[in-house]
Amino acid sequence: MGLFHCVTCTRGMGILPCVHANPQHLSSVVPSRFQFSTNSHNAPIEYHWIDGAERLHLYEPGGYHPVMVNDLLHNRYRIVDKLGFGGYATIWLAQDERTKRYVALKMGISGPSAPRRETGILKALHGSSSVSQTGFGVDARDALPKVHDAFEIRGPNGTHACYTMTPAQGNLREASFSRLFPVRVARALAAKLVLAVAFIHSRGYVHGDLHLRNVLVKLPSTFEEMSITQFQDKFGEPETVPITRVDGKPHTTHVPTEATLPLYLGKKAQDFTLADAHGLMLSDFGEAFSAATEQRFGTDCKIPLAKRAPEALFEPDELMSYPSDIWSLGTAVWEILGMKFIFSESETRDEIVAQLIDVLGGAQNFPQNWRKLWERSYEDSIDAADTIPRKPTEEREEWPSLECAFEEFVQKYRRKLEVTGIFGEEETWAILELIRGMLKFRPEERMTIEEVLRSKWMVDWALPELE
Ligand SMILES: Nc1ncnc2c1ncn2[C@@H]1O[C@H](COP(=O)(O)OP(=O)(O)OP(=O)(O)O)[C@@H](O)[C@H]1O
Repeated sequence: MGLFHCVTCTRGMGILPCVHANPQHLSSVVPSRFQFSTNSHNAPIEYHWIDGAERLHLYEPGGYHPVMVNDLLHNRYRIVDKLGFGGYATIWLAQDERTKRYVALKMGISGPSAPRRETGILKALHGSSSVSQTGFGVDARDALPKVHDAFEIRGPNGTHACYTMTPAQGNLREASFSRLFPVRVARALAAKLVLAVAFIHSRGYVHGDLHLRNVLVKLPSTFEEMSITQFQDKFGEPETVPITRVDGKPHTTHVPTEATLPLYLGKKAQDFTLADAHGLMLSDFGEAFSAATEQRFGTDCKIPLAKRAPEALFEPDELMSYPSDIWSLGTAVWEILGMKFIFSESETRDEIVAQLIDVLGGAQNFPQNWRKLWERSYEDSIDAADTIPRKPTEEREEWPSLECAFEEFVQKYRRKLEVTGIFGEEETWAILELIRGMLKFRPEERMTIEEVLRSKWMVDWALPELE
């Protein structure tokens, strides 16, 4: 029996992600202005669905650039395979024909897309003065992607901002699919992620999109030594699927003839080592902003709902700042420890708010004005489908408390899979204390990143794993 005897759990939580051949970030990937590609008569073009590929209707003016394996971009980068995609970009593994080194090439949708902003922010962060201000003897800048080259590509869908960076193994969410990181690795990953965020905050930036799909792990240096043939012997040929139109008509130039499915270069969570954790890299600065000079409102927040700070839901017209990162970081740390979501991704807004209240003991802590908004009647909310959901707290099943969830959904699985190890009693209390501090409903009551760094769990368990 573990630390906590759960008598109140009425249902499971921490639903596993849906199974895709190549699971990608699907919940927030589609900018709302995209529906379908259009032909010359402006009728939508539909394509047959390809599991694991990006949304093909985004191959239209204003959207993705059509890229295929073997293409040579910018007279320099030979496309080897695909690494991933989001709503704003496709990411490719390419070989730099000048240096013979591998790079990850991020190519934005056309127009004012994320890569253009990202390169500016990343350069500012890397350019800032010599030592990390986070202390702990770690230069946290190495946990941020370094921009090697930035350029534009013009194509049938417009002009696309691109940049190259070091390729990584893939994101932590993919690594974790139904697996667990060994205890020491989980501590080190959490510590390195906190240090990366501390560095960004110390330089005046909010990341704005913290979740495990944006947390990558560097590849070992031996990767660089492989030729493309050796690479394909080890990881296989690129997996491509012909793209076909539902109406059977031929392709336009806006869309590639084949979709390339993303390749996961990484290992399974249980095979991660402390060296992997040292190589953690926080990526995707497309939503990042300077807290002092830029305004970002709750309504602008694009982070998946289950990771989104509650003020963005309940006070969408208020400015977001560092505390919203702390909330998302709290959910990410939880996920690293147990590889389960603390708040389930597959639920409605309504149900997610119910979870926040139950898991965090909202009866006392949930702000009264938010509760009023949340519990308003169905009639009141029907015209405001996209604002705060309706639903009274009574007459619903309750989600388990934080302590109970940790026992049921983190420790229990760790005990089952003995190889990964479990967290001891004292450490568990320290973890829960930290998570509670990071997940305070009110942003002004939430821990700052300095307080997170000084918390008992960070000082006694997590940071020492990085030494
Ligand atoms: N340097 C890299 N090395 C390996 N894979 C990468 C790299 N950068 C990104 N990826 C992969 O591509 C995916 C999408 O990248 P990214 O989040 O930067 O795209 P995006 O369009 O900005 O996403 P979003 O829709 O979340 O804004 C990541 O989750 C990761 O799996």
